[in-house]
Order: sequence, then structure tokens, then C-alpha cells
Amino acid sequence: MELRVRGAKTFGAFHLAADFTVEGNRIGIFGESGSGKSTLVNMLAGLERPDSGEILLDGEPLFAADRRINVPPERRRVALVFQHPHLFPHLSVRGNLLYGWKRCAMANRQVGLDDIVDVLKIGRLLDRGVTNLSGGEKQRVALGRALLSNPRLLLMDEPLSALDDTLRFQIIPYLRGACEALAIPYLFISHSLVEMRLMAERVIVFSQGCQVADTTPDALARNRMGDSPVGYINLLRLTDPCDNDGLISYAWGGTRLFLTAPPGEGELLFELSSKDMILCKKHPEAISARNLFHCTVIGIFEAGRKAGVELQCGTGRLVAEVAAEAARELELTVGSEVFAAVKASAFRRLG
Ligand SMILES: Nc1ncnc2c1ncn2[C@@H]1O[C@H](COP(=O)(O)OP(=O)(O)OP(=O)(O)O)[C@@H](O)[C@H]1O
Repeated sequence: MELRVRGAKTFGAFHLAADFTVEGNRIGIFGESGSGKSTLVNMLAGLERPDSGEILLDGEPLFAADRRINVPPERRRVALVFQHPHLFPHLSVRGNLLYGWKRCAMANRQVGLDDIVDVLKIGRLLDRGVTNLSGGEKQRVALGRALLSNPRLLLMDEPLSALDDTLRFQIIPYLRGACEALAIPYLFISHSLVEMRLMAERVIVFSQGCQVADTTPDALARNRMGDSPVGYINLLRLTDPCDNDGLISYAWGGTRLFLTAPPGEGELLFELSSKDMILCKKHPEAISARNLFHCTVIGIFEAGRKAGVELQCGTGRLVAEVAAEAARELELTVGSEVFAAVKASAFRRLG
């Protein structure tokens, strides 16, 4: 998918100026509240008319002020998933799903009901009404309905914000997996950096209506590490839990991690803040932290007055954060060997 956006929109004192071209299938739009993300989405969907500029999807104009083109929303083949699912209460799950499909021209019907039911695992819900579904089920049905309209582009505007943390991270594999399996490109809009890293390969950053960066989610997270109260969030996928003297040990990076978190099934996602890691030049004689990794420094980056230290720990990688002065004292350079200590309670389960 190639999306070219050059568009401006003014609402009173707020001015949005977008000018970017993106290629790829997993694009993120990131920005704080009020930065103009939804305005941009509405312009792409045809719900808001830009004051000027043009919007081209795979070279085809959806909007072009100078050529007086403004394709109506229903003819853009751009689908939307919002924060709230907005399902039709009088229709069953099947009826909601087929709503988009029935409105899709025959020639464009590549994705059918069976494909959606399969990737979103909603077969057992098909004949149920929608009012008693859980929040996560409702959002999966809303996603299915959008995908069944066989869009050329799916816009997801903060689709996880109304869900609690556990559900948020359970839904992400469905959002991403379904679009990948059905080859439907998407634009994922969020103000959560962790969501961005799990959903997008490239991210356009907005601040106060202006586009301020075009980067990767990981580079954005590193860049913001120094100013962020939570530092850089390491995302770890852990497997094979074993009870270990009151702690749970998990396989990760060719070694085992010791956590206080309760065990779960399958592959589990955990976060570990760069702030919760302590680096030592030598092996400490005795230490209360239950995890001690012998690591090699593979990168060092500046983030304000902090230094981000990228570590190779077995086959896994982690980013630790130290004060610039500490980095000098430890004489950290690429290739240095260090020990990283992490408390068992520092890991937080995401999904
Ligand atoms: N139809 C409108 N009329 C007047 N002002 C609007 C309209 N739509 C958006 N705005 C204003 O434009 C600015 C950007 O809003 P927008 O919803 O695009 O931001 P956002 O980044 O999506 O925020 P959030 O993450 O909180 O949803 C806000 O100041 C908002 O009040």
C-alpha cells in the first residue's frame, strides 16, 4: 500500500498540516491527545473534507482540491474501526459481520465470512446477539465487519483504548494477525507507544497538528526514553513456566528468568522497564535481585541526560538505562561485558 497525504485542516485555533508518503502494510500514527490523529483519520475516510491538498491511495486520488475530487466515504474502500465497536444491536453477530460484505462490490469480495470467522476465532458467537458479548468479543466482531467490507485500507482509530490492559494485549494478535493473514494494509492510530511497537512497522508522529517525525516505533521509544517516566519498555515473550521455590521461572533468550508473576499458558508477553535494570562491571558477590545476566554491550545511545545501553543476553536483547555519568564510570563501550541485575518483581504481564 502506498499512501500519499498532503492536507491541511483548520478548526478555530487548531491547525492540522500533514505531508507524508508511506509505503507498507502496518503503519502507525502516534501523537498525544489533541494532536490531530482523528482529524487525519476522518480526512482519509472521507468524513472530514481537507481545506486543501490531496490524498492518494495507491496512486488513486481520494481527494484532490485542485482537481475538485472528493470521493464519498462509501466509494473509498477504506474501512474504520473505532475505540467503541458501534455494533448494530438488532442484528446477530453474523448479521453484523455480513453488513459490510453485502455492501462490497462482487468483484472486490476476496475475503469471505469463513476467512474472518477462522482468523478471529468467532465461530461460536455467530448466532448470538451482540449486546451480551464481552468488550473483547465486541471489538473482534467490529474488526471482522470492517475486514469483510474488503477494504484497500483499514483505519484503526484507538481501537484498544476502551479495553482494560489484559484485554488490550489479548486483542492485539487478532488485530495484527487478521490483517496480515488477509493481506489488508492498515493505519493504526494510538497514543500508546507499546501498542505502536506491537502493531506498526513504521510510525508517523504528530504533535499539535504538525507532523514531527517519520520513524520506526522502536527508534521512537529509544528517543523518548530519557523523558519518559517509565523509561524504555522492554517487551519479552516468555514461555515454559515452572514453579521455582515461590517464584515462577520462564524460558527466555536461552536462559531462565525468575518472576513473581503468576504462571499462564502458552507464550506470554511481559514488560520490563529500562529503569528496573542495574548494571555492574563485575559479578556481584551476593545480590538480592533474582536475575543476573552476563551480557555484552551491543549499542549505546543518548537519550537526554541518560544513556541507553543495548545488551545481548544469551539470544535475547534488553535495553537498560543509566545516567550518562554512570556509563562513563562503568567505561561502557560496544563490546564491554557487564552483569545486569533485575528483581523478580520488576516484570509486568501484558497479555
Ligand atoms: N469537528 C470539529 N470541530 C471543531 N474542532 C474540532 C473538530 N474536530 C476536531 N477538533 C479539534 O481539533 C483538535 C484535534 O482533534 P483530534 O480529535 O483530531 O485529536 P486526536 O489527536 O485524535 O486526540 P485524541 O487522542 O484525544 O482523540 C482538537 O483540539 C479538537 O478539539
